[in-house]
Amino acid sequence: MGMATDPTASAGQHVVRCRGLTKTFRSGARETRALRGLDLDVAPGEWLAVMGPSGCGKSTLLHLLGGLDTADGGSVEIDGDDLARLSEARRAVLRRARVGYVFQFFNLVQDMTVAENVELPMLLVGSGRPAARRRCRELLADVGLGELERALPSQLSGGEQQRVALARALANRPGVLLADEPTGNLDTEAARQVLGLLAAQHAAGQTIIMVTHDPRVAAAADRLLVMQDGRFAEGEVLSAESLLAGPAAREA
Ligand SMILES: Nc1ncnc2c1ncn2[C@@H]1O[C@H](COP(=O)(O)OP(=O)(O)OP(=O)(O)O)[C@@H](O)[C@H]1O
Repeated sequence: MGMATDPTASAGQHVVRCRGLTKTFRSGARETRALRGLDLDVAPGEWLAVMGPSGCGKSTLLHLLGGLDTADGGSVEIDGDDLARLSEARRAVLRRARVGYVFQFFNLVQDMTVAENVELPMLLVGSGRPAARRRCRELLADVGLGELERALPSQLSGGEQQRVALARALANRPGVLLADEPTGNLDTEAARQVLGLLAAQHAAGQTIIMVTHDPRVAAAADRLLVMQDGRFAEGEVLSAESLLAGPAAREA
């Protein structure tokens, strides 16, 4: 399988579109240019993997796409809406309903049950309790955790917690699912299960942007982009096979 590596390669309409995105963090005299004019297009239904060295700006990018932080310059559009032009109220709706977020360390609410965690984003956007209950049951069945809906997160394994986090992220049927190293804190078997669930979502048409350090995880995606110094590296053609073979084989 060959992978296109042009960050703006997809034609037609886009679920996500970034142009000239910049973000600089300042603490005292220290300045970190986390994003330096990044361009990106993601087509509906696409599964994009993002790799790159530690500190190259991967998490910062996902935070901006998810409305968890704001850019200094450039633009982010989700389904054609420029995030910088949204009111704070509409940005809150975007965070809660139009994007879904899965984090490396799950970030479940510890004193809420599994079901309460999954229902929360639906109740926050005004779904009625019966509808939230129904959808929660469906989502937990999809991730294979129907039996655990009354458990607390601390009673679950890491893999189970990440499956709950995935159900929660999908609750409001987001246009794009953002996953920041979703398998980074899991053992091999749990990682395989989470990757299988992402693949099932992809097969059902879900757009996914996934940051990972694991080439085997990246190889499951449709397209891989490599980030370097706050931008996508262009012109580097990577296939799934060469990715799995490692850097030495790629140079040969
Ligand atoms: N809130 C912040 N305040 C100051 N600097 C920050 C902040 N968030 C990120 N940075 C810096 O911005 C740069 C990009 O960070 P980011 O977390 O996006 O990288 P990353 O590619 O996700 O790294 P990793 O693979 O280690 O998670 C880093 O140098 C980081 O130290």
